[in-house]
Amino acid sequence: MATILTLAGDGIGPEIMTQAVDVLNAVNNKFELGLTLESGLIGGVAFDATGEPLPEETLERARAADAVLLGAVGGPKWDAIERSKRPERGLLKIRSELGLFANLRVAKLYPQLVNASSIKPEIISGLDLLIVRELTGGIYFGEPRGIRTLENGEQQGYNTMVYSTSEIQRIGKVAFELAKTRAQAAGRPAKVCSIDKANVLEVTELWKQTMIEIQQADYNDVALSHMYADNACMQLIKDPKQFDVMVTGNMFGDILSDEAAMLTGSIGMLPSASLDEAGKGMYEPCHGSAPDIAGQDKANPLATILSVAMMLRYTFKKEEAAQAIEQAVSDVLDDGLRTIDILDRSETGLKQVGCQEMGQAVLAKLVQ
Ligand SMILES: NC(=O)c1ccc[n+]([C@@H]2O[C@H](COP(=O)([O-])OP(=O)(O)OC[C@H]3O[C@@H](n4cnc5c(N)ncnc54)[C@H](O)[C@@H]3O)[C@@H](O)[C@H]2O)c1
Ligand SMILES: CC(C)[C@H](C(=O)O)[C@@H](O)C(=O)O
Ligand SMILES: [Mg+2]
Repeated sequence: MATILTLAGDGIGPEIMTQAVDVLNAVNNKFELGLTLESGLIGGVAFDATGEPLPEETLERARAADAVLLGAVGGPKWDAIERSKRPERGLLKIRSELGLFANLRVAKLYPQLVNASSIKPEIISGLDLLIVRELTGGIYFGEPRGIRTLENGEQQGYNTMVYSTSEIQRIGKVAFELAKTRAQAAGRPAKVCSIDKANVLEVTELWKQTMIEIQQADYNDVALSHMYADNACMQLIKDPKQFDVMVTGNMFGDILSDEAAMLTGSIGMLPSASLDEAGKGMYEPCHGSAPDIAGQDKANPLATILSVAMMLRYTFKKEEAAQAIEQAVSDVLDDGLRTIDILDRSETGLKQVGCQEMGQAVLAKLVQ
């Protein structure tokens, strides 16, 4: 019997998690997956209850679980507390402690949403790209870091961007392997675009060089290209379909994935998987706790529900159940249901719904 630890977190976290858990329970029953669900605390709610954004108990239960499903953490309530206790530090710590170095962020446009994006339909139609973001290294974790006072009394903030060859190699391999799998499924050649700032930053010069070495040694069948991060931001808007798999470091991946989300209509559509070397994972939407809409039943739960599908695919190898969820999402979009973030007001026949109604509609498709 496998166990999933759910960590709803802050802001819209509990609302989207309620819907995702309902969907997970439904597929669990339908496909007789034998999954047991537990819940725990992370983020601001954990800090309020225990004084820590990642209580030791949560970490231990996450280690013991087969997979973790996370909502979102953070919010203005905790912005002024001591840096090491902030909700976001809890998230970084669980990623690091569980060794979740490979973050897969899928930007797939559901055809029903082609007019929900502000980008022209011909530019995004058929879009399906994967950002492979290194998640436990780079500037997010590099030392030294902090805010210090200089001799002249001025303050100075500093962080360090570091990557070692082995860290680059292991994320590179994940990207090349996934590019091959995706190419095989689609019946076309495999390609990876590595994103760096090798023109300016030594750390990404090593990144680029290491990607070239991996490709030459083991992945001659995958076309490797390189792009500077600033150009990649621009190319994602200009011609996103030129990309299949993009591989990049922690910070560039964070930025590029929010940008890519808007090609799919909304950040509320972007799921993610964060995997360790054995394929164990934590699954979460790419968006945050959305304090501006929290508690108003406005959040789009689909990114979290689609993260459940990724969990079934990557950790539990239950492809049929994963596809059933993705189909149910597609079906509710076919029915014209839209949370406000994906509502195109110029389109007729659509129905604006809240978080709960959207989640329950997906559930209804699964159990019918
Ligand atoms: N993985 C995470 O837990 C995570 C990710 C990003 C940000 N955060 C945290 O969340 C807090 C808010 O950050 P932010 O405002 O920069 O980013 P955010 O992603 O929370 O929100 C950005 C915008 O997107 C909207 N949005 C986000 N998710 C949505 C959804 N499911 N449906 C509809 N609209 C949605 C919000 O309403 C807001 O307008 C901060 O504390 C930040 O650190 C957490
Ligand atoms: C909340 C924050 C630590 C996190 C990140 O920067 O990784 C978030 O933006 C994300 O994309 O998951
Ligand atoms: Mg982010």
